[in-house]
Parts: sequence; structure tokens; C-alpha cells
Amino acid sequence: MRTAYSVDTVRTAERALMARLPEGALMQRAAAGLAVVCAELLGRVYGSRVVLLVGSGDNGGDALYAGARLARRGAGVVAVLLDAERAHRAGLAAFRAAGGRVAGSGEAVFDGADLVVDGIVGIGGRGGLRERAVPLARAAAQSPAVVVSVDLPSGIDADTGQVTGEAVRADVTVTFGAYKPGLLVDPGREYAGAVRFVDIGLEPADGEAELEALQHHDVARLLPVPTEESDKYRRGVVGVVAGSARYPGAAVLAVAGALHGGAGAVRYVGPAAGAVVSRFPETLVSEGSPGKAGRVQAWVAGPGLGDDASRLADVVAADVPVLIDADGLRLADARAVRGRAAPTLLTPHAGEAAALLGTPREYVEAERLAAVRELAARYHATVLLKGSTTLVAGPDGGAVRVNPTGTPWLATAGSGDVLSGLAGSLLAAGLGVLDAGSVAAYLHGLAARRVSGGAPVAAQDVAGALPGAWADVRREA
Ligand SMILES: NC(=O)C1=CN([C@@H]2O[C@H](COP(=O)(O)OP(=O)(O)OC[C@H]3O[C@@H](n4cnc5c(N)ncnc54)[C@H](OP(=O)(O)O)[C@@H]3O)[C@@H](O)[C@H]2O)[C@@H](O)CC1
Ligand SMILES: Nc1ncnc2c1ncn2[C@@H]1O[C@H](COP(=O)(O)OP(=O)(O)O)[C@@H](O)[C@H]1O
Ligand SMILES: [K+]
Repeated sequence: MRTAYSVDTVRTAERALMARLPEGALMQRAAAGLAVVCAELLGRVYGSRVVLLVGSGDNGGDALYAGARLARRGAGVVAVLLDAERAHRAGLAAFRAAGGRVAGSGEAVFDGADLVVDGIVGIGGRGGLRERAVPLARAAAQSPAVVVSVDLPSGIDADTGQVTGEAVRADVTVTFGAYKPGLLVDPGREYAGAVRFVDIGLEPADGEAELEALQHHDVARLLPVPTEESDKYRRGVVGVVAGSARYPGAAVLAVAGALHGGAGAVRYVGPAAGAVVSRFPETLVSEGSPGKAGRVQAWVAGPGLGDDASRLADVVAADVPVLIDADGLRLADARAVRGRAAPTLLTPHAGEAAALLGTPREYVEAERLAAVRELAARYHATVLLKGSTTLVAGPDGGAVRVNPTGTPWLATAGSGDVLSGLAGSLLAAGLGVLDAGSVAAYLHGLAARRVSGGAPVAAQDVAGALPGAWADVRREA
């Protein structure tokens, strides 16, 4: 599991570690790691040209010490100081002693640069970039040089990933001691480029993580795998309430996802039974009410219902885990959802989340982490917020899961229906609700990447690639 920690938690861990180490040791560890990554990116350090953007805090200090290391190896390193009076004193002295040079005012430092090191501001930053730093961020973006951000891209909020105004766009971010949430959650994540982690010995307290990202081995451990004793009922039955005369395809896609989620059988209840069976004859179909469809271990309700709320109340009243998606989020009775005793998983995209919260969509997109937590608390439900960064939050606080797989090619009609079916099937197979949501998002994203390879994908191809994604996870874990 990869974990990310808030600035407060990082600061506490930093103080504890600093108390045990000689002064300056932590910054030396950070700068050494940063210099190693810079050297790797340069290929040949000797004769290369490096520009440091140096703010007046320790983030600038890291850049200066790393610049000193590169200068000693024969790079031509020039530092642009945002505030000459307040630049990290010892770092600047070391930089100069190593042959580094401070840029004069108006000097065209970016011309011919191979690498720009962004040490403007790190976890001490508040708000978007200050005015004086903005032209530097723009010039770095326009230059062909590789941009490396120190700890995090200057201007992104470390705790939330929010970007207010301008921020540095990095090709690579070298982060120290702990991942920060803003590196894993959009929009900040997009500014960070590839994130490299440098271990400086920091040990944030157990249970303090803000975010968790599953990795292959975590997912492999959670996947439901049948044993000798299994039969289709013991593996779990998932019920799908989706589709309408107008949107039969949503039912087909949700069933496609459900068939690949590990449940032993899929029941479909609704008016698209004909379309479902002609595509997936293995589905058990009925047209009446969900309450009369036979036993299931979890329900998926909502995709493609249109305005037909008639089958929802039965599902919301069921005493098994229920996933509510798409039209179901609009149609379900909020009080009944909040009052459920069995686990509930809501899977809105940003627009649906905004409608549930009564906020503008822009708020959800800018502050995904706050939005998903707020929704989970308000509905006493686990919430999977879809989009460029998929987050899954439980109703009782605790770390939010952030999905590390996926591709923007997933933004295609019907791919959310596949995800609902998949997650519902994992619920029916017995996974906890946070695990079912995050494992589904992981496999879904992996399947999309597998099938896309940089080209457009259709939702049914994502469903078709799910078995391959399972196999990859189990083989590579
Ligand atoms: N944690 C660890 O274990 C380790 C941490 N280390 C490093 O220390 C870094 C944190 O250093 P830090 O605390 O000195 O703060 P930092 O990020 O340099 O920012 C403060 C400066 O930025 C300014 N400023 C503020 N907002 C701004 C904005 N929007 N736009 C522009 N400027 C802005 C602010 O100005 P002021 O408000 O004072 O006028 C002040 O001058 C951390 O990220 C990591 O790199 C490693 O060395 C070792 C291990
Ligand atoms: N920019 C993006 N990058 C990555 N994944 C995305 C992006 N936009 C949407 N997705 C994913 O695509 C899927 C779309 O689901 P949804 O919005 O419900 O579409 P539909 O209702 O048409 O099925 C979700 O899994 C979501 O996380
Ligand atoms: K930075």
C-alpha cells in the first residue's frame, strides 16, 4: 500500500527525526537524493546547464545544496533567487563554494538550459504562486528543459492537490520522506509529472495516513478466488437493477462488469432482460420487482434507469450491500439511503457528486478530497468519486483510497456502468465496501490501459479486458 500524509503529520515526524540527528542532516539527505535524480535525468552531468529557482525557505535550500552537488560534478549551475536577502544562507554559501553562480537581474537564464530545478516553495506554501514567481513558472514551462520540482510542484496545495492560480508544471517531482496527498490527487497530480520518492528516514505515525493507494500485491490479496468447496451461490450472487427501454445498453454493460467481478451468478431485474440475455445468456433475468427476484448478496442499482424509480425502493430497503450509481443517485430517497443498516456504496462522477452536495461541479473538481469525504459523511455511505482521480472514502473518516490506475480514455460513455457491475460483484463475493470500490477502480483502470495502448476504447472492450487485468494482477503481485 502506498500512503500519503498531511503536512502536519510530516512536520511532526520531521521534528521527531531532527531531534535525533545532527543539524542539517535531513536537508543533506534530501539534497543528495534530489541530485541523484537530476543526474539521472541529465545523463551526462559534466558540461550540462542547470537553472535553480530558489525561494526563501528550506525548499530553496534543498535546491541550492543539490545544485552544489551538480556543480561539483562539472555542471554549469545558475541560481535565480526570488529574494536575495532571504535565500537559505548555508545552502547559498555551499552553492557558491562549489562554483555555482547567482543570476543577475534580467539575465536570460533559461536559454540553453537542460534542467530547471523548482525550489520556489514546498510544504510551507500557502495559496497559488505569488506574483514574483509566476513569470519563472511560465518561463520554465516554455523552455525545452526538463523541469524537476523539489518535494512538490510550487503552487499546488500539498494537502489537497488544489491549484489556485498558477503553479509549476513538473516533468518529475522528487518528494522527501512521505508522499503528500496533493501529489496523488488531481489537479495537483497532473502538475507533478512522474513522482520519485526519496527516503530520508521519516516515519509518520501509523494510522495517520490521509490517503492510501492499493498496489498490485494488495489487490491480489483481496481478489476473491474460488476454492474446492465453492459453488455458484457460495461465491455470491449479484443483482443488477439497470437499464430501461430507452437505455438497454446500460444494463448490458453493468452485467458485463458484474460477470467479471468474481460473483458466482448475476441476476438482472428490469425491462432490458432481452438485450441482456441475448448478449450474456449466463445471466438470470426477471422483469418483476427486485424483492421477488430471489436471493442476492449485493445489489447494483441505477445505470440507465432514466426516470424509472419503481424498482429502487426495494433495493434501498434490502439488508445486503447496495451500490447506487448514475440515475439511481438522483432517484433514490436520500433519507432511506442514510438510514440503511447494511453497507452502501455510492459511485457518482463530479457532476452527480455536485448535485448530491448542492455545490457547483467546479468545487468538486478542485477539491475532490474534501468533496468525497463530505459526501460519505452526509450519506453515511462509502463514496467512490469517479473522474481523472478516483477516490473512495468511508463514512467514518479514516484514510481515503486513491486509485493509481486508469487513463483519460476511460472517459467514454458506459464505462461507469461496467465499473458499477464490477464493484457490485466484488461486494457480492464478500469484499468489504471500501475494498470492493477500490479494487474495482483498480481493475477497471488497468483493463482500460491494457485495451487502450494509447487509442480510444469502448466501454464493452474495458469489460472484455477485465479477465486479463485480473490475471496480470495475480501473476505480477
Ligand atoms: N519535511 C521534511 O522532513 C523535510 C523538508 N525539507 C524541505 O523543506 C521544505 C519546507 O521548507 P519550509 O518550511 O522552509 O517552507 P517552504 O516550502 O520552503 O516555503 C516557505 C517559503 O515559501 C514562501 N511562500 C509561501 N507560500 C508561497 C507561495 N504561494 N508562492 C511563493 N512563495 C511562497 C514563504 O514566504 P513567506 O511567507 O515567509 O514570505 C517562505 O519563504 C520541504 O518542502 C522540503 O523541500 C527537506 O529539506 C528536509 C526534510
Ligand atoms: N479524465 C479522466 N481520466 C481518467 N478516468 C476518467 C476520466 N474521466 C472519467 N474517467 C473514468 O471513466 C469512467 C466514466 O464513468 P461515468 O462518468 O459514470 O460514465 P458513464 O455514466 O457514461 O458510464 C469512470 O470510471 C471515471 O473514473
Ligand atoms: K517546489
